[in-house]
Amino acid sequence: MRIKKSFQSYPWNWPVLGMLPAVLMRLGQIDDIISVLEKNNLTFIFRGPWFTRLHGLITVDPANIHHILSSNFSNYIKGPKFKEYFDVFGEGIFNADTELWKNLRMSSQTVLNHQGFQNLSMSVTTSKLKDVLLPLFSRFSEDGTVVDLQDVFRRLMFDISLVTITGSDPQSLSIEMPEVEFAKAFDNAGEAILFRHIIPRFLWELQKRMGLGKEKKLTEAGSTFDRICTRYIFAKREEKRSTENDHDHSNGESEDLLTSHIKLDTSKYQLLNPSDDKFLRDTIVTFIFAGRDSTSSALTWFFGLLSRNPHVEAKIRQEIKKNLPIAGASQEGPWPAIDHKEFLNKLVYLHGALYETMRLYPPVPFERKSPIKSDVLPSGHKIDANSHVIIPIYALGRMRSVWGQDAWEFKPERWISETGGLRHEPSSKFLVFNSGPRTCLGKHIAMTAMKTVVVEILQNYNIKLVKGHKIEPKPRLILHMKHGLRVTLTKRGSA
Ligand code: HEM
Repeated sequence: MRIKKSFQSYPWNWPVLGMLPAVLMRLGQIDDIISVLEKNNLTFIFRGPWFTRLHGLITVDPANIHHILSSNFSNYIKGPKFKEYFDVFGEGIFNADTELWKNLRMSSQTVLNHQGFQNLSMSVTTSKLKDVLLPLFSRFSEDGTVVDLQDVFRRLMFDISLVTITGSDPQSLSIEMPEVEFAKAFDNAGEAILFRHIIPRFLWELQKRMGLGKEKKLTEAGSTFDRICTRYIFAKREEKRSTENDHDHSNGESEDLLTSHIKLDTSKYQLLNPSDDKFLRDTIVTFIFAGRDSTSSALTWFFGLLSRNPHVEAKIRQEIKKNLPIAGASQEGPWPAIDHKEFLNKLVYLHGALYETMRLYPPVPFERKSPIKSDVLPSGHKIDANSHVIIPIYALGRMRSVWGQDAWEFKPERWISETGGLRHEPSSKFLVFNSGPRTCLGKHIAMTAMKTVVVEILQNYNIKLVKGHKIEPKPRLILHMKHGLRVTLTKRGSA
């Protein structure tokens, strides 16, 4: 009864299609949408009033998803509307389509796969853990302080992202937990973009013109991005000039993303212009947006789920203990990079637990596309040109017809194959890192960072959820926890 009432009472005819993603993230609604999707063979069409010509389709059917994101990829773009909503990120890869996207994709792939970047990412993550997070935890555990792990992980990932992207450390994770202007600008931008999805377009456009409300904050965030990125870019160009005469410092051992972009080989990427500060500014903000909150969201949900599933935590600890390269090595660290990588590769159960976390709580909760030409999907549904396709990733992970009757249960074992390895699931079913040519470029970096963080924390601390603390999702562009994740810490061995 409840399902029917709340679902049908929703104004599906409201002529503001942009609001749909926000609806899809509202948990009361999403539960209803999940059951409607199950009843409608995983796909349904929605229509706006005739005068709006706005309509589209919601699907969690893996065959449709494969068609949209892979086999008929060139027909499904993000489209001009997406770019308008996310305009503060400029011409970065998230907003780009067609030829510009291809250039950005190829160059970003080269930079992220570069050994120098991977080394930097690994060394920054380990040193942030050893030098900042663990000492901080030690202090919190001694004082019995209640810690919001969501805040801690957001700060940790902001600092790691910024160092690997620009070479500068904002030190937002420290005992003072300072408010950092640059980080705050990302929060304000995210809030305003979400708001754009919720209120009618003419309203936010009016607010933007008049400099009011969230639009005012978004404009200010854009100016903060411009100002701070200009500083980083200037410093990096200076650094490059001063080292050019000595010898090549960037010998491949360790290189941040901004340096690599300043040095891009333009003969390979003709639409990109590394001498243009705007190109570099858009690259910096896009990559911070891509890496910071997605990874911290997954870590937060992971520890949230562990607090309710002590048997999973015990199994992860056991796996870590069994595979440690040298007994006690993690206490001493840092390990040689190769050993560390091999060690992490052996943590199959932990990998499964992280995947299982993101299946239930995908950091990016929905995907949307717009077809250039009309098309017929494998399910038989017709989709018009310039309409909208929405794929609620959060709902996809909970569909019983896709994942089985136990779809709502947290079961890392689901990811373990008969031979003890990681079970492969097609990305059209496990869409957490997207699928097809636009698959997330940071997947391996994120998985490595998350495993490293989890190992360090579980090796050294016991974490206890504060009594009565409620764990609930919060509808945002990234799936946060509404009330944070409030815990206390006890040093292992000292309890
Ligand atoms: C748990 C962590 C992460 C998750 C769940 C995640 C998820 C995703 C998803 C769903 C997309 C597609 C978004 C869209 O279609 O608009 C995406 C794209 C992307 N991600 Fe990630 N991401 C994560 C971490 C990272 C990190 C750490 C980086 C960078 C180091 C990164 C870089 C990118 C880039 C550059 C794209 C754009 C790809 C393209 O459009 O071709 N991601 N990611």
